[in-house]
Amino acid sequence: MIRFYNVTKVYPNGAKALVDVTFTLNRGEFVFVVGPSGAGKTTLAKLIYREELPTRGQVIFNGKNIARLRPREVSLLRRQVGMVFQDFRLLPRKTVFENVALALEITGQPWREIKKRVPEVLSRVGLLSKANSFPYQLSGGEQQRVCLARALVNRPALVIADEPTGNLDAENARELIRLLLEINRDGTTVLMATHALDIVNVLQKRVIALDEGRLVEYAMQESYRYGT
Ligand SMILES: Nc1ncnc2c1ncn2[C@@H]1O[C@H](COP(=O)(O)OP(=O)(O)OP(=O)(O)O)[C@@H](O)[C@H]1O
Repeated sequence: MIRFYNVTKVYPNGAKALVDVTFTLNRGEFVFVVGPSGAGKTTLAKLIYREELPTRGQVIFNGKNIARLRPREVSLLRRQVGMVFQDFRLLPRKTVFENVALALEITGQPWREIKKRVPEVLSRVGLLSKANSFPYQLSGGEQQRVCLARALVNRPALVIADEPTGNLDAENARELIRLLLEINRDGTTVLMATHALDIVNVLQKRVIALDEGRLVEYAMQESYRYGT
């Protein structure tokens, strides 16, 4: 589904975020991206979403070099990718329903489809009863589940979760991971960047480990620790 070929990303200020990174992410996989702060995890996510372009090398999504996509194809790519962020990024003056609905409005879905799909996806993350609440009325765990609902409502082929449990307590983190695993079992590919090595070690999924922008490991590990 996604291939990185010798991808290097240097930001305009000279910061080398990724150096010669090559890997393949297959459809249906659940893969962790780990590495210390500044290792390049967020940059990797941004390159897939085409928020940034590689300085060298190629990012291939479903057989296409994403640097060469036309604007219409970029919208199609983004519709296939759902993003979940550490800081939720919900609109504070919109209700839970409206926050999720917006993702469908942007892709031009008709109102009857929005009316059907938003409650479906809210129910999936256990938040149907909060549809008319505003983000400030929700706990951190609930806000993150709204963010997940927003990522899922366009039925993406891939969900990228960038440090999604970073602001959650242990119980809410477990619930979010449970949901991501469920989504993955239903066929959605999941790429999750995280510092939470305890979660990584329990789940025994493939791990892309970055260190100062370099890919240092791409394997399923018994037990993963930084610096080994
Ligand atoms: N927009 C930018 N402009 C310049 N440098 C950047 C930019 N974004 C990231 N960097 C630099 O690129 C490197 C990788 O950053 P990135 O955010 O990808 O790391 P990360 O692994 O996600 O870190 P964290 O775990 O702290 O979120 C860092 O040295 C960072 O300072």
